[in-house]
Formats: sequence, structure tokens, C-alpha cells
Amino acid sequence: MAAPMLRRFPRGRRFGTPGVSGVLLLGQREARSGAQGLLAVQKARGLFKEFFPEKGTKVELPELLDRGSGSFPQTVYCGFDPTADSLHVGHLLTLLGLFHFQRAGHNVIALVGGATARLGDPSGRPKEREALAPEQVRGNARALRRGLEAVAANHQRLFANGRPWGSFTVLDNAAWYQGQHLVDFLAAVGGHFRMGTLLSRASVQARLQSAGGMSLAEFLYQVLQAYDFYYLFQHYGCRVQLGGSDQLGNITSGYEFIHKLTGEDVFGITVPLVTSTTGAKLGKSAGNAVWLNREKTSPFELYQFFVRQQDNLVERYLKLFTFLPLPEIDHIMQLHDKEPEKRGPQKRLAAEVTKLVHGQEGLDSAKRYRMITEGGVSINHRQVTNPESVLVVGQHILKNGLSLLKIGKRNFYIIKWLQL
Ligand SMILES: N[C@@H](Cc1ccc(O)cc1)C(=O)O
Repeated sequence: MAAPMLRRFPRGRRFGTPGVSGVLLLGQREARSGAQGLLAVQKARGLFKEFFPEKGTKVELPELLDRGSGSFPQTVYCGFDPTADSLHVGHLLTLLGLFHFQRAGHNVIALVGGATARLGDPSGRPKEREALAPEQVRGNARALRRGLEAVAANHQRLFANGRPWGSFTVLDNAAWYQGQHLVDFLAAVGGHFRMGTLLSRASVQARLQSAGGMSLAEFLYQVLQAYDFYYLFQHYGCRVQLGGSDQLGNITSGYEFIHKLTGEDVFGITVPLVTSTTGAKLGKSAGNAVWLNREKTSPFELYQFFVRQQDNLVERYLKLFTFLPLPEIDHIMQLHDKEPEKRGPQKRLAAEVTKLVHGQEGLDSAKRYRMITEGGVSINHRQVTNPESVLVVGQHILKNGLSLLKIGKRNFYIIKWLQL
């Protein structure tokens, strides 16, 4: 699909661009306007960190999202670059952010960056990514699409209870860049970006000062992300982009571009970057990512990852990674104070996330395994704690062809094996 022609404005014409430097922490914002609803609730959960611009020229964000306003429902998007063949735990926060919008009745778009992944986003990265072959990116993009659709389907099936939610749509930006003529694109889009502004982004500055520097492809990344926002604004009326806090610069570029071209207000919202107590990015345990694709990280391993989270983080994670109402989380934490050894909040967190990612069946399978690792299963009076262990003739299967299986405290079974 070719990119739409942009309206070209004569050079030198000035557009009233409000100061996007005014990034505002949500708390301050609400204190001033008393705005309630989705933004305030997500602020209280710690999920939405900041939004910008502080003030639109015609409309403000809380107003735009308000059910009672004439602008309801809105369309909100978040991009996911297919740099690997699966989503990982780090993607969950923005995905949950999209789900919260859907729950509030807005339509959401999860955008797979089939085009942008070819360039590699320099934001928050100390050095350039290894370039990915086009066919690898296409394969990854298909896998990411399947992953996004699967989690969105679980969300709808297991959590909606018949409530009318907004739609969830997966798009791929390769659709509007493939077949796009380079010279047309640069001529139509390039003139609207000023070098000084692009160079001023923190992500660009950090890389320019690093030993490896920055490639042109990486430098142009923010222009493509800005254009995506414009494209989705034009075709889907999308006015809000959600991203991790490292996406601030890219989202701002989109905001400035759209506002310059159309005079309309659009907004960016960031979610925090979640790190463990050691400062490592969440989901990178011992260098290995925790994936959402069950072939790469099983439902049991995902469950265990959340069960292992520390006491001082678990309340924050319950607020960020689950949909449990805040009073229920308070209650869970009170019980935990009395019986910390039960790891109640950790188990609830693990169960909620595993259910969302792998469905009820995934959660059931994770729990069956848990029974084994916690020593709840024994064969011939010997505890089996490794779910991967194999049956050994003479040890698990006795000479008489029998096994005595004990599951939990009271369930005994005799298994008679037939030898062929
Ligand atoms: N740059 C985002 C992904 C993204 C891609 C395209 C977009 O339009 C928006 C976001 C990231 O790396 O996380």
C-alpha cells in the first residue's frame, strides 16, 4: 500500500506548536484539573507514568478519553518491533496498557513493526543491533502477530464476562512501507523534520557520544515511527500512542509531525520500564529472556518466574501486571503479612499472568507441574520433584509391573503396566 501523499506546506510557514517539553507527571496533572477516570486509575496503579503534551491546543487528554465526551471512543496504538520470534515479559506492560483502554471502551491497535525492525530502534540501546535479514523479520512479524492475537483472545475470553469492550486490531507497518518510493517519501515527509530537533533527542545524543556512533538507518528510525503515528491518525483516527518510557523521543517526533501537518492534537503516554531490585530489565533472568511463546518458555516456567518475585516488589507487580482491583490487592497483601511463607501474592500474580498469556489450560498445566516441584507427587514412596524426569524400570516401575503413585496427601493409585 503506498503512503498517502502529504499536504505540502510552503517552507517558512509557522505552525503553532505548543511546548511538548512540558511532559507532565500524571499526579500533578490531575491535582490541577481534578480529572478522574482511566488516566487517574492507571496512575494509581503505577502503570501510566506520564503523558504529553501537557495541554492540547483544542482538547486535553482526559477530556478526549472521557466516556461522556463527544470524542468517545478513541483509538490508541502501541508498536512492537519483531526483533525476535516471540513477545517477552517486557512487552506485557504496554500490552496491558492497551487492554486497559479496551476495557474503557476505546479501540486499540497493536502495531507490529515489520518495517521499523529492519532499521532497529536506537532508543535506550547503548549500541547498534545486529541487522536482521528481511525474511527473518517477516517470520518474526508473523510470530509476534500470532502472539498478540492469542493474548488478546485470552483477555477477551477469560476476563470480559460479556462486557462490551473496544476492538483489538493487529497491523504491520510493513504494509505501508513496502512499495513506498524512497524519493517520494523523503520529499513529502523529510521536509517537515528539522535536523536540530531530531538531533536533540536523548536517544540520539547518547548514541552520538558513544564509541560506536550511530548509523543513518537508526537515526531515521524516529521519522518512521512518527510517520506511523501520522498514518494511523489519518486512517484510523488514532490520537494516542502508548510506549515504554524510552519511547518518549519517538512519540514526541510523531506528535510534532502530526501537529505541524494537520494542526490537530495527539498525545503520548508512557509506561515505566520495570526493573528488578538489581536494576536488570524485568524478564532477563541470567541473561535469558522470559518469553510469552510457550515453545520458548513453558507456562510452568512463566508461572515460576512470577512465583519467584521478591516480597518487596510483588505488590507493585500485582498492580502493574494484573487487572485485580486495588482493594483486592490490599486484601491479598494483608493476608501475606500474616503468612508470608505461603507466598500468596506471588502465586496470585503468577496465576493471573499465566492465565492471560496461556489461557486457563496453560494455567492448569503450570499448576499440575507445580504439584510435582513442590514435592506433592511420589512414586513407590519416593518423592519426584523434577517434572522432566523419566520413568526408570526397576525404580519407578517395579519388577511385578506395578507402580504406587501418591498425589497430594491422600490420593493413592496403583498403576499396572502392560508389557508388550
Ligand atoms: N520503537 C518501538 C516499537 C514501535 C515501532 C513502530 C511504531 O510506530 C511504534 C513503536 C520499540 O522499539 O519498542
